[in-house]
Amino acid sequence: MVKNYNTKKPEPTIIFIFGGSGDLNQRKLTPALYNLWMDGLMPGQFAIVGTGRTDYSDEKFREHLLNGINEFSRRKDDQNGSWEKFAQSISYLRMDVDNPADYEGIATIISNYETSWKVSAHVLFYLAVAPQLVPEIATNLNKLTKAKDILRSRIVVEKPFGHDLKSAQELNKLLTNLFDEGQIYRIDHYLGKETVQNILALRFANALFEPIWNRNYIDHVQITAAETVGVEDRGGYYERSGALRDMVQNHILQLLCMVAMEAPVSFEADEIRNKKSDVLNAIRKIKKEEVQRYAVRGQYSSGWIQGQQEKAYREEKGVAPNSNVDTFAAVKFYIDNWRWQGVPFYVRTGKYLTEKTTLITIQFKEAPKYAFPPEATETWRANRLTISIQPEEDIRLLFQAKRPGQTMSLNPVNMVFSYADSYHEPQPEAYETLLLDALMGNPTQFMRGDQVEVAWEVIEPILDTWENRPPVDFPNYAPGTWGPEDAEALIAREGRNWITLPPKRKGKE
Ligand SMILES: NC(=O)C1=CN([C@@H]2O[C@H](COP(=O)(O)OP(=O)(O)OC[C@H]3O[C@@H](n4cnc5c(N)ncnc54)[C@H](OP(=O)(O)O)[C@@H]3O)[C@@H](O)[C@H]2O)C=CC1
Ligand SMILES: O=C1O[C@H](COP(=O)(O)O)[C@@H](O)[C@H](O)[C@H]1O
Repeated sequence: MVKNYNTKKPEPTIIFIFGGSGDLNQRKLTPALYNLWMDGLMPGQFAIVGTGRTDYSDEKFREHLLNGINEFSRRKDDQNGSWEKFAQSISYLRMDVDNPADYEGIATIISNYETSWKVSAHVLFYLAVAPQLVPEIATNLNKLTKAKDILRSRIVVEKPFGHDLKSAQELNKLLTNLFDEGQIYRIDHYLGKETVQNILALRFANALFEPIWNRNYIDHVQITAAETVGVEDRGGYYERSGALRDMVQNHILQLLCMVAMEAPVSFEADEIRNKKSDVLNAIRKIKKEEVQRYAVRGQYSSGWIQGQQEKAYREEKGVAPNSNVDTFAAVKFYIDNWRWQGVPFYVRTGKYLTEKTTLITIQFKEAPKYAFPPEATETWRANRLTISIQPEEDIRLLFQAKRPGQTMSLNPVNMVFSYADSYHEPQPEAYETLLLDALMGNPTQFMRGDQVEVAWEVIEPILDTWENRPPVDFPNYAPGTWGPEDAEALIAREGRNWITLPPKRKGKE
């Protein structure tokens, strides 16, 4: 569906946030809703109800959320009464999701708002809870919506969607038995990032790139999603996850789809999702015996990063002292289709790496004949398009240029599109975009059930192999580095190297 929300507002909606007392709501969801409201994009009539077992009064709950606004939101409390006005629509429902009787409270709240608004409201259930709670909540919500004739409901399910292929299939089966696929919004917040959405504009609103966007001109593609933080206080969660599950199965494979998909014929949700599914289905399944050649895992030791001494992963709270969980993963994928045959896609992600950066690099092939004298060039590394997703937000085309002067001296230069230079209006955060989509009933940038399952299929051979063959060398990288040496070897043995920083920050290449 084409997005044009300039003139249209979402219908009156009651938003229930399961996990209302949790970190995600304080850090991302309420700030996103607040910013949508400040931008005049929330429904004319809306209510936000946080749920949890914590004993909050409405007042205390609002205070807790205001702290989140002041710490994490792009807009802080303006001290002009905006927050107070917005917060009038926020309340808290204390409930245990495992207790069916507690769901009655939801029905009462809906009925009260509908009576007061004199409309039949849409209801958005946002499940910001651990994945093991999702089946219980979904089952109870289904009973509730049927019993109380709540017709217009949508359910947003946070990641991780399942723990492996089998559990994702089971969860999909359960959810699609309880709700129509059109009501289910499986969120991947990377898809809400402006710079990610812009990949479609770059590729399909310009005729310039498409003719060379294929195996004839592209040598390889790289995707790096590096973080400078460790697992923070999420050791318990991470022990069941690891970098491959936490980042590759979802965010990185979605980025790969944006780079590799065929041109959609429309922006209808299913058209975009079909094109992405085609990519996921074409990714070569790595055989278990090949995993060592295609994938590298790492785990951080103790060490120094950004002037701070940090614990090893195995010393983090909630982590087993002999844990074999990966905090770094690098994989080489191939996409076996007409466009991408033979082009490697190298991806990597990790905690406590040298810098926070998410970068996509399209490395084009070298010029077929280089007639310039060897002394003319400092480096051959040009012919490159770099899409910086975050924190830099730009697109750079690196190409060879002649340095002014009487000698033929070449060096790579950049043609740059920078968001900050081109646009001065503030950018919405990913969760703002996706929450607005969910309120408007637009699932385009959410994952369909089949996509999630194929993504699990893609990584499962690696997961299985890693789980069955414990690493001998963990921990194998220090904080502040780019991960284990084997990750360098994965790409270096093919005569390539990881591209780290956009040249702007490094100076001239
Ligand atoms: N935090 C983040 O930055 C991100 C989180 N996510 C995902 O979002 C989800 C939530 O994460 P996060 O907010 O960090 O987790 P938290 O542990 O901070 O919050 C968990 C929430 O679940 C509630 N909860 C747990 N058990 C029950 C129960 N029996 N009945 C009612 N409520 C219950 C807790 O409420 P209470 O304690 O009051 O009972 C709390 O509000 C996870 O799936 C996570 O993977 C995804 C991306 C980023
Ligand atoms: O989903 C997750 O993403 C974050 C990284 O998100 P970003 O928007 O800051 O790049 C990651 O830290 C976390 O482990 C993972 O669960």
